[in-house]
Amino acid sequence: MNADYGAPTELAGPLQQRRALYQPRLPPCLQGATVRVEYGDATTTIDPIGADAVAQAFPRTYGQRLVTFVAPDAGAEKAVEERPPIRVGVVFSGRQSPGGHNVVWGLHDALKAHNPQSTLYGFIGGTEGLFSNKTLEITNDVLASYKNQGGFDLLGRSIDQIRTSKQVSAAMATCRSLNLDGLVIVGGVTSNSDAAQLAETLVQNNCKTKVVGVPVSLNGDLKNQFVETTVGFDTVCKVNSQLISNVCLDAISAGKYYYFVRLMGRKASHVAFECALQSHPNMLIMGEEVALSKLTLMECINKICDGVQARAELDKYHGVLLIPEGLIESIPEMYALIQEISILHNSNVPVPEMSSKLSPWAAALFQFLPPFIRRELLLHQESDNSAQLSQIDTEQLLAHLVEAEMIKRTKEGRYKGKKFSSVCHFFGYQARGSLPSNFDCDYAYALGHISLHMIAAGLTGYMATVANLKDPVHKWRCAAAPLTAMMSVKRHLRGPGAIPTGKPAIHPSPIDLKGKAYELLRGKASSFLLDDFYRTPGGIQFAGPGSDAKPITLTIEDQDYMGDIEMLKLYLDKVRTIVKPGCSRDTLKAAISSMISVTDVLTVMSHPLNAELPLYHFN
Ligand SMILES: O=P(O)(O)OC[C@H]1O[C@](O)(CO)[C@@H](O)[C@@H]1O
Repeated sequence: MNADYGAPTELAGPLQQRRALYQPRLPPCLQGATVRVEYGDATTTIDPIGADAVAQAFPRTYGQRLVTFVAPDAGAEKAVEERPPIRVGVVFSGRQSPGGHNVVWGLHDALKAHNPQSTLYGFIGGTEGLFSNKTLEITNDVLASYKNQGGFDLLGRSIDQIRTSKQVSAAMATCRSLNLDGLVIVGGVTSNSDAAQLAETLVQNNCKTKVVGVPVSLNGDLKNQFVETTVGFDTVCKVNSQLISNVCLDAISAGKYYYFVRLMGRKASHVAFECALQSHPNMLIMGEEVALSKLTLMECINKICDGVQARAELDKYHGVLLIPEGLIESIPEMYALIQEISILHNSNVPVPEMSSKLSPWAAALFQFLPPFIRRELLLHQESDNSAQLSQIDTEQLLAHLVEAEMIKRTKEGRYKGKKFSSVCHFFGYQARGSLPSNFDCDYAYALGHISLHMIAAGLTGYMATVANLKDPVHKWRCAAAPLTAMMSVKRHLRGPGAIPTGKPAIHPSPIDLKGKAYELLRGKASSFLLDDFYRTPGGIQFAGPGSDAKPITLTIEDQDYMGDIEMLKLYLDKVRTIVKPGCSRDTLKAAISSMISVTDVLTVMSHPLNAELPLYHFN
């Protein structure tokens, strides 16, 4: 145990202290000390073509059954004497994400309710602590100042990897030496892929420790038919949306800068997408769209410049543009360059020699890029072999190239507006350590409970899951899904002839370009570009109206009207600023029709919510 770990409560601010008192809500099935475990169908994988490869790689843990947890029948709960104490370890394997502490808290509470003699060990310093058996016994006192708090500082984190045979053997040795019944691995796609591999290895080596994964990642990219969202995504999107909307109002006030805002989230654009729905910036350059249309870097630049030019025609010289950090890898020629660099890294080519070892076309592209981007592209890679996306200033690259293109258009007489000026931001680490929203507090605490019930039920190689998250907590459905069921195998060709290559893994899910949320955003793209319908969501609400708000992308896919509700609120907010209370319905209608399209007016007028807003009720 490391006595240095623990935040000093006497230094906590008032909100921090109040948040520590928030009691997360639990769905009914988790409110007792035990649950009834119901077994469903055996699973295959979400990737039918890769199923054989997954089955071969996971001979002992592939094909396990789905499991749901329900409240035990009245009087059917086992007495505490019949529930032997359990020994569990928990490790923060992935990157910090708001709500992570509540997984540990929920696990602790469920463990002690199961049998007060049970023990929970936290591994200090993440996976490094797991490998070197460095633990902190988690007690109520230890948890006190971390309940509902951001960060992962209760235990810390290190490399998000339990993969090499040395790492796996070290983890197994720790499980054996602590005589663990269960090991809970907290993280995103990479950590949960590693959890599956560790579970398989432990079974093959007759190690009794059950391995359970918990979906915690700000990226929101661990999403599939079993997992609706990850812990931390909601909070991070809310914090970033507030910052973006502040920047939007700053932009429109001075009318002189374009703000280029890059957002964390790795390869998939979920964070940027959700933030766009919450704050309505002028442009969002989504990696998934760029990859689908195979847009080159210069095509992306021209698209932005066309937007700048269209706004200049309306005498607007400001704007806000969102860029997911993974965009750089979605641009085909940049992806190919990054792949070449990755091969050089894997072949241990020293960094200073790399540029001379690139293929001729990659070398030409590399030389075209500004020096700061060249340096960033060569940084050592992440544990999944991708570039260090958080360290690549893509927003600065785009701003730099857009400026050059606008100067060129001016010289050629194609642009006659004022000079283009930009300011760049990276909203990443600022949001990652935020106090978690009520949703993330509740979700993480529930997942902690589920993890304990999974271990008690002897499940290994599973992920704790909750379904119906868009509904109130009392309607949440608690379950466990085999990690192998979420795996797929990368392949080179598309279609039936595709040959799976590479190791099975849980891969990040991209934005669904056929989904309702995307359809809504696309439908509003030209209005967002030109009309400056900025939306101000404000800071995270912890009490009162708004404190139960969920991510728009989580709720929208299930509610036909959600997009309209969002748009209606936006229009009404805007109208409120220009129409005096008590004005006639005709004035109100005229104001609205001057601001939005006829279709939008019809949508607004026919919307059921219209009847619920008496002040602005019009027909
Ligand atoms: O803390 P680090 O190692 O800089 O990690 C940054 C990465 O972690 C994440 O925040 C979460 O996966 C990514 O969005 C980002 O690229």
